[in-house]
Amino acid sequence: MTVSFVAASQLPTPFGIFTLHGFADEHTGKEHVALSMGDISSEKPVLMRVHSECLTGDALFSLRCDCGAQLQTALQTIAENGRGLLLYLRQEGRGIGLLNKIKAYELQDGGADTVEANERLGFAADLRKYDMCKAMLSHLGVSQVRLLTNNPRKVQALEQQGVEVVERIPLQTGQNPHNERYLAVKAGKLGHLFP
Ligand SMILES: Nc1nc2c(ncn2[C@@H]2O[C@H](COP(=O)(O)OP(=O)(O)OP(=O)(O)O)[C@@H](O)[C@H]2O)c(=O)[nH]1
Ligand SMILES: [Zn+2]
Repeated sequence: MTVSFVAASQLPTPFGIFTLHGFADEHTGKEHVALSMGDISSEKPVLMRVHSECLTGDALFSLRCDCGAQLQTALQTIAENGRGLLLYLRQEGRGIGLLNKIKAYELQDGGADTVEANERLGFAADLRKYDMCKAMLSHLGVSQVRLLTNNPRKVQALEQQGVEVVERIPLQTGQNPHNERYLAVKAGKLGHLFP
């Protein structure tokens, strides 16, 4: 795993001005980014979101999932806190890629749930990896985090790499009539924690 820092710039957003850090993942050829606000390299644990790419939800306003709302709420929460970090990982469709995700959506339109659709296409339910996070966090000087997620597997994956997750903060937002089944499958089959 080789992930190298390439460049950083300011990124003004409706929530505040972040710093955008760009990383090249030489193993996969993917380009990941981190958005930081405030002094994240000081000792205090950093409020952090690890967000996996979802073009449809993050950029195209899709209501099939909760990704767009989670991205917005995470950036807003970090900005309100005045200090924090969002890692935006380019692993679209839980790692199967955009076109395969559209194939999975087609199967879901025919009745399959998100896990069944992946399996029918020959993929495991979730192919994501989080090993690039360690290199990104080392570059940014972050070793302890308060993680915004409902996914306990994300907590485990970070801890396995030596990132200390001192707290898991639920990130429940964006429920709507179109994603009821999607959220139910996350809770029922993928282990997400919804109170
Ligand atoms: N294969 C597949 N991927 C999906 C589908 N819907 C959303 N995704 C992808 O799922 C990823 C987001 O993962 P989620 O399972 O929603 O949430 P999470 O990141 O595990 O957990 P949280 O931190 O609680 O949000 C993004 O990469 C989306 O592109 C789907 O129906 N099929
Ligand atoms: Zn999504």
